[in-house]
Amino acid sequence: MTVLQPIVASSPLPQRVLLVENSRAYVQAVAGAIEQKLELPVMVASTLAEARTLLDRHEDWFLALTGLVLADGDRDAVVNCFLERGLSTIVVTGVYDEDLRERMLRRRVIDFVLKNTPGSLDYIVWLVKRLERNRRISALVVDDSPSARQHTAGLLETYGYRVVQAADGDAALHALERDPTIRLAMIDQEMPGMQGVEVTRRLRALRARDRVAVIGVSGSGDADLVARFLKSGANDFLRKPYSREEFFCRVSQNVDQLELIGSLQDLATRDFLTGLPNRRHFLEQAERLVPKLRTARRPMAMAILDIDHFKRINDGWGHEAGDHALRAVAEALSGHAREEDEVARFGGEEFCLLAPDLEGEALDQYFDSLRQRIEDLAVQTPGGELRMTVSIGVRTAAAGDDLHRLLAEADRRLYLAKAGGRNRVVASG
Ligand SMILES: Nc1nc2c(ncn2[C@@H]2O[C@H](COP(=O)(O)OP(=O)(O)OP(=O)(O)O)[C@@H](O)[C@H]2O)c(=O)[nH]1
Repeated sequence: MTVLQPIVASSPLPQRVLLVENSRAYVQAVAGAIEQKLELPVMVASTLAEARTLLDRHEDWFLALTGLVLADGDRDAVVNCFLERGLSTIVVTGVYDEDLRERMLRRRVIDFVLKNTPGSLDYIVWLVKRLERNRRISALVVDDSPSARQHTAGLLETYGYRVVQAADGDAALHALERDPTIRLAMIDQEMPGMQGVEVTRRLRALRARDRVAVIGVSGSGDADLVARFLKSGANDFLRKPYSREEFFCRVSQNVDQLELIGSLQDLATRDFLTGLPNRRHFLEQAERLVPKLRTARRPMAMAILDIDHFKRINDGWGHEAGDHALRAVAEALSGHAREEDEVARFGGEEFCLLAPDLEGEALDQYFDSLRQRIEDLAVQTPGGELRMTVSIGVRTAAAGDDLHRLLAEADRRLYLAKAGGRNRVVASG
């Protein structure tokens, strides 16, 4: 099955946000925005003592957002309380003091946000969302200098990224081939052997711009270097020495853009209601897959599956319950499909499945157990438990079958399954 899902970490990541703030109005605004827009649980403390109690009571902490002036502590004492526990910390304060701000940022506080400035609430929500997502992204740091590499890696880790380090171009390309979760590469130019521009060029041959963002890095004064990086496929460039804030802005902007491309691709290839690949995407994949399987002389089956009397479900249970039913069928279909299958919502209440390497009894069993799986579904709706059946038409590819014929024949057999009484699979005739 085509993998369109974002990469998901194997164990659940901590989600809980601690908001330490004594202004009730501000608590409401920030906690409300984080809970509603990001769906992260927020716990609120107005003193350091309360914050400590909460931290001791729960384990799954992701982030602390804290003011600097509390009844039982201020400034460094507040920040220490969270940093000492290794908790990612953002300072949100009305106190503007440049020295304090610099000191906090040096201490690995993620950011120092001035509250009550225009756009600060939106910025906080964006920042928390970025940090939350960063935890599922691996960043590759390529630099031959261990200290420079460690410095960049440390910054990326502060912002939540998982970091993979490489001391030269070959190791970088090798790491990229092995690890599909790498979505960002920071590549230094000055390295013995393969230089950064060349690493970038070769990396692009392995991963397109919609998969990995590349940021070239150099301390050289060479005026042409930026253009050489960009022409070789880099998305951006950072000149050393850079400030921590510039680093974070450029990295975040590039990762944001990558995600935007991903969501646009999703919109174009995925069915909005069920999350399954849509008809267009299915046809594009099948156009490639069918001739490939035929050349390899591998058997393949095309199935079209249609929910029985779906109009009655809509009319009797309401359109929303109908949507629930469609999602449940989509889930059952995805759960049933094997890695090598292609599935899609073809439109309306019709789904499609292209399954290689199935013949004879195995094929009959495969589709009948899918039919049964859907018959066994009990969809919970506000109006009660909804049950349904499907009819399935299956065409096993014969010599000379192209995609068009496979679909037409599967559709004809679907019609036979409906005419024969529904809730059945027709794979011949
Ligand atoms: N809830 C919901 N209904 C949809 C959606 N897309 C199409 N439909 C409905 O699906 C129904 C399809 O009904 P028909 O094609 O007449 O067939 P049927 O009732 O499924 O009956 P048979 O296929 O003959 O068993 C129509 O009522 C459409 O409005 C959708 O996204 N959500």
